Amino acid sequence: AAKCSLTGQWKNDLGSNMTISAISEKGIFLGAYLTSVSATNKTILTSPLIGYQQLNGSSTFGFTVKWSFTSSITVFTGQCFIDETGQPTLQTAWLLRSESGDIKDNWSQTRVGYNIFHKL
Ligand SMILES: CC(=O)N1C(=O)N[C@@H]2[C@H](CCCCC(=O)O)SC[C@@H]21
Repeated sequence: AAKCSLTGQWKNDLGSNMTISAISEKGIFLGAYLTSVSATNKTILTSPLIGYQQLNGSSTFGFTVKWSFTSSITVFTGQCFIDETGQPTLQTAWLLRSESGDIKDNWSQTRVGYNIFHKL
């Protein structure tokens, strides 16, 4: 598939939205993530993200979201594709790490999932 840039506004099927800035010459980007769902009952707020995209013609990336309304962190990794209909698509996998009050609960504090984003 043709490579595609992460810059711009994206949404996923959960209704979450993210905006990604210009990619620096080192492949670094910043952005903001507004999740539509949460594993907590906290009021959801926009959260900052930072990441890298490979620039050598490939479009693999990774980024971290530091949730502003709870003490968890999510890391995303994936690739940007132009799909068969010509639509830019982010195929991602993610890990959501929740903060554990007790090391005995550590085993249950990492959720994993997969998700596809399309350009808004
Ligand atoms: C793309 C995707 O699947 N997700 C999405 O858009 N929102 C949820 C999670 C939101 C976590 C909020 C903070 C918390 O509940 O601790 S990160 C993975 C998942």
